Amino acid sequence: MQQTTQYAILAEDVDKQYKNGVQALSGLSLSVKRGEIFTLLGENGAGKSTLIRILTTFLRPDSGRISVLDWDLHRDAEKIRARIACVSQQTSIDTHLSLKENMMFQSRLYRIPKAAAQKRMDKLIHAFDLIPYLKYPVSSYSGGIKRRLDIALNLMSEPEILFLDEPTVGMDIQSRMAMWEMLGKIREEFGTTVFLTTHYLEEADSLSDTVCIMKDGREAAQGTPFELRQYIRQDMIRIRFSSKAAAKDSAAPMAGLFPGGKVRIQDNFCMIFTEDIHTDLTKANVYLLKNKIPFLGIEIKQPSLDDIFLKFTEDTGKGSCI
Ligand SMILES: Nc1ncnc2c1ncn2[C@@H]1O[C@H](COP(=O)(O)OP(=O)(O)OP(=O)(O)O)[C@@H](O)[C@H]1O
Repeated sequence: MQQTTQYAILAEDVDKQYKNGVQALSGLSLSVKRGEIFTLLGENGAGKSTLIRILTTFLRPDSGRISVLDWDLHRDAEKIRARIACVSQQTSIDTHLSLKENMMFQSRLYRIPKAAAQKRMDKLIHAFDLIPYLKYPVSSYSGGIKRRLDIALNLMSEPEILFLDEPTVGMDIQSRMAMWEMLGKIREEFGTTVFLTTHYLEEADSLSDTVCIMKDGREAAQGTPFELRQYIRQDMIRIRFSSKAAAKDSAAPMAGLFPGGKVRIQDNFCMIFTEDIHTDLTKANVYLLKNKIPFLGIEIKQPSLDDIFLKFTEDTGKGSCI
């Protein structure tokens, strides 16, 4: 008998090398709890899509242990496939069919009895605010509404895990916010585990129960957004300059001044990560005033997920899991 654990996904020491020799995954480990929103963050080429393709059974890893919904990925790929859904960049919508026809067509693919499919469809249309669009042809929908419909289609089969590869890429802010609300509803109202990749850090921060930061084919850090902030246990001194060039000019001597800290430039700010905020704040102030460096302001700042992401992805070497 199948034993049920709290984990929707467990991956341990996963490697994947493509035929051209690119090592896309290199000793990756992560765990996703049932019913949570799990976000994979990483720069281009970090291996996010490769991992999604492996977890959704389209690609075989070279080595490592993976279980999805407590099934072994190698042995039970078909069972896993029947219980998950994956929303890719290309929608699976047929623009010749109406919104409801699209949904009922999907239900026939999964052999869902008509009455149950109708009930499920009504619930999804209602939950995802698709009612106003019923009267319009699907071909006239905006990209954001098409994406919303596509997710609803994928939920017709009641998957236990929904994978989304960059669900908000290219969307305007309003559509993105509607999508965030939708992903929250998928967790709250449908109890589905959501596994998504994104480039948007504020999205990961506001939406996720767990964030995994990926770098060079492995996890650099994993935890709740709060834990990730705690993990670096560092505050930041942020100095504002009139321009990025002015910030850059001041950064080199600053780096020498704070050998234990990390100095970096973001727009017209010079940021200093520090473990001794008060000593270093005084030191920075004295340095700026003594050397008559024109700056517009200096403040202590809690690092955002954005800052943490940059810190983890800039650092080299083996990362850590919280
Ligand atoms: N089919 C393939 N054949 C060969 N190399 C590949 C293939 N797919 C991806 N790669 C390479 O594997 C590495 C990881 O790619 P992957 O697409 O998984 O990263 P990603 O984090 O999803 O990046 P992005 O955000 O740009 O999609 C990259 O160096 C990429 O060029």
